[in-house]
Amino acid sequence: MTTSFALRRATSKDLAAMAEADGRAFGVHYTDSDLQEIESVLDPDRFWLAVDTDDAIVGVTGAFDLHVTVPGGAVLPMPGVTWVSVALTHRRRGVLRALLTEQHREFVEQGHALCGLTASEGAIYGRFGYGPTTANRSVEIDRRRAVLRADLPDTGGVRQAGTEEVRELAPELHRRWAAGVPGAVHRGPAQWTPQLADHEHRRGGATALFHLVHPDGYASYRRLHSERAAVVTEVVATTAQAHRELWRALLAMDLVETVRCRALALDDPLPLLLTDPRQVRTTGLHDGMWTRALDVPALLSARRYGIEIDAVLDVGDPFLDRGGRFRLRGGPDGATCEPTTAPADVRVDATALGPLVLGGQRTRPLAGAGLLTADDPALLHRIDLAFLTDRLPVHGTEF
Ligand SMILES: CC(=O)SCCNC(=O)CCNC(=O)[C@H](O)C(C)(C)COP(=O)(O)OP(=O)(O)OC[C@H]1O[C@@H](n2cnc3c(N)ncnc32)[C@H](O)[C@@H]1OP(=O)(O)O
Repeated sequence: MTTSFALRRATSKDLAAMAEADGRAFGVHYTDSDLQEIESVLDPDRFWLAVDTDDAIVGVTGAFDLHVTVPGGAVLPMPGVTWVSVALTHRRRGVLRALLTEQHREFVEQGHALCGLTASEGAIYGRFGYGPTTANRSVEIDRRRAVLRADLPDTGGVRQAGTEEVRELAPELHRRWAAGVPGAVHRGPAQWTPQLADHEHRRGGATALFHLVHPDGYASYRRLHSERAAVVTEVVATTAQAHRELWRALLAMDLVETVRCRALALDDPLPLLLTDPRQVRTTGLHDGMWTRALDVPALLSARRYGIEIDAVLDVGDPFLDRGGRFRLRGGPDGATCEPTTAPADVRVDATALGPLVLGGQRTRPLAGAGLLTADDPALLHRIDLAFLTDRLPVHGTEF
């Protein structure tokens, strides 16, 4: 079946209809106050619409103006693709592909090195060159049996704080945290507003947020009385001490049997703080942020590398045709990357490049999946060591 639709940029007049389209796709009825918030955080200039012959919306894609930290500490602008939906009546007729083609053409024109998204389903975005880059696990902790090791000094410094105080303190703490974490998405007003608005329909039957603050971090949680549980929504700590003391406080909640957290990094030290690491029980694993390279030389030269590396990468990018051969010369102090006609040492699929650059995938699984190949195993090992990061990337903010 052919369907005619046209693409156009959104305007502020489209916001209510866009919200309706989004609500239908995700099963949400937005209230008037939701709409007011949407108007305050969405920039319609960054949205593309597919419209039918009556100018009714049949597809939407947008982008937040985000920034992300890459290994070594550089912070790059990163469009965060969001609000993607196509009307039930127009699915599987190429509307999404047309919208993403236009949107990504514009990202390239704007000179971005990479873009990112958090995906509703895992099968959608690989074909557009995105690969899963950060991962989280859901954990459940039997609070009464989770005891911090006796040799860890209780250095205190944690106190409870109300939302208004957290509104003041958290952005600076989050900035400090994001500066040191690969993959961290820096929050602007468009991310803080919904975060602290704490809408009832996003609480899953639990209370509004409670907060703990420390000079070097903060944590937020809810109580779910029906299950005698506490649900930790985030722990942001810029030092090991803040991380430990925030968790000490979170695990001190009498009347709570279970502490849950949906977004624990896979290398979070929490289990190792406990006398019994097994008390941090994994109940789910999820991909977090997906990324794709838009400008390979700009992206590869922005990060630092664990060891000196000199290699020619051949990047395959059927969706955007931003691939080709590039010579990377990098090390702990900096890197250059330029197009070259020299023969390739390594072939990399576009879906592997974003995850590799941000430290979210190592070469062995990528090679095992046929997404990265090198004729010389010793070079593959050097590439692994060069791209390895001292901690796994964490995006930290859904968008
Ligand atoms: C970043 C975010 O916002 S994530 C949110 C994504 N949105 C949703 O999940 C809302 C509900 N779903 C939808 O609105 C739609 O199904 C969409 C947006 C996912 C897909 O829109 P469509 O217009 O149907 O996609 P389109 O026809 O352009 O398909 C492009 C390709 O993706 C494939 N595809 C599309 N959706 C899916 C899916 N959910 N699962 C697997 N493959 C998919 C199509 O088969 C097609 O493959 P091809 O290129 O090999 O032919």
